[in-house]
Amino acid sequence: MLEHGAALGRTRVKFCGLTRPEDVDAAVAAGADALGFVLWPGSKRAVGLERLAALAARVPAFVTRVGLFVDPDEALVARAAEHLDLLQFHGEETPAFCAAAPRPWIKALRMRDGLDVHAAARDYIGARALLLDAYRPGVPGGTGETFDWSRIPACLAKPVILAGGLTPANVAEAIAAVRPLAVDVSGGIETAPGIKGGAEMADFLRAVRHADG
Ligand SMILES: O=C(O)c1ccccc1N[C@@H]1O[C@H](COP(=O)(O)O)[C@@H](O)[C@H]1O
Repeated sequence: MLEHGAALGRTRVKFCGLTRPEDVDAAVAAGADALGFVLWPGSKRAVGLERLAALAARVPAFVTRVGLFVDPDEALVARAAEHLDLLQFHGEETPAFCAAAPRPWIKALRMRDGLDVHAAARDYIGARALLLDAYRPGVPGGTGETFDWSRIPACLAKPVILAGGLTPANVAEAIAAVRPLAVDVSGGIETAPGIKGGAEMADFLRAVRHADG
């Protein structure tokens, strides 16, 4: 069994790719710890700055507002950060770019063959956690695909946020295998691209709580 943050007590849950006010409200009511907003225009879940501001304003204290970026320019990060608590860099951002970010940040790593996760943990020294996601060539994330969780090193210098193809049906198994700080899900709680399902979000959280025991 791996230990990647589970010592904190319970597995945190991030729902990502919210685009509608009613989904934000439902996610908060269901008990999500963090809500993700995609600032990458190439995503079917993308929100612009105006919508980000409106959605983020609905989020109460103690629920973390996370902005997801893929190789953004600094100006976008700076403007979006006004509405965010945490930044998620999901592209090929360099350690220096991330280190200059105006908010605490996490770095997503896509688990392609040969990736040295230990080296990444050293390189992205300022990251509050590493988010580990499936790798599909040409797609920066949100693939709905899992990866081989046994490839995650047993001892890592950073807490792990597990992502990639998680669903209410497989998240308990994932938590038992990896013991991550948090799990992150987008497609697995949707009824259509960018549309979150209330029942799916509740099912996901129930499965996580069950896994935590
Ligand atoms: O959701 C997107 O469209 C997206 C686009 C570009 C980079 C990352 C994206 N989503 C993130 O990908 C992982 C896994 O998503 P899924 O659960 O497999 O659908 C997650 O962190 C999403 O936030």
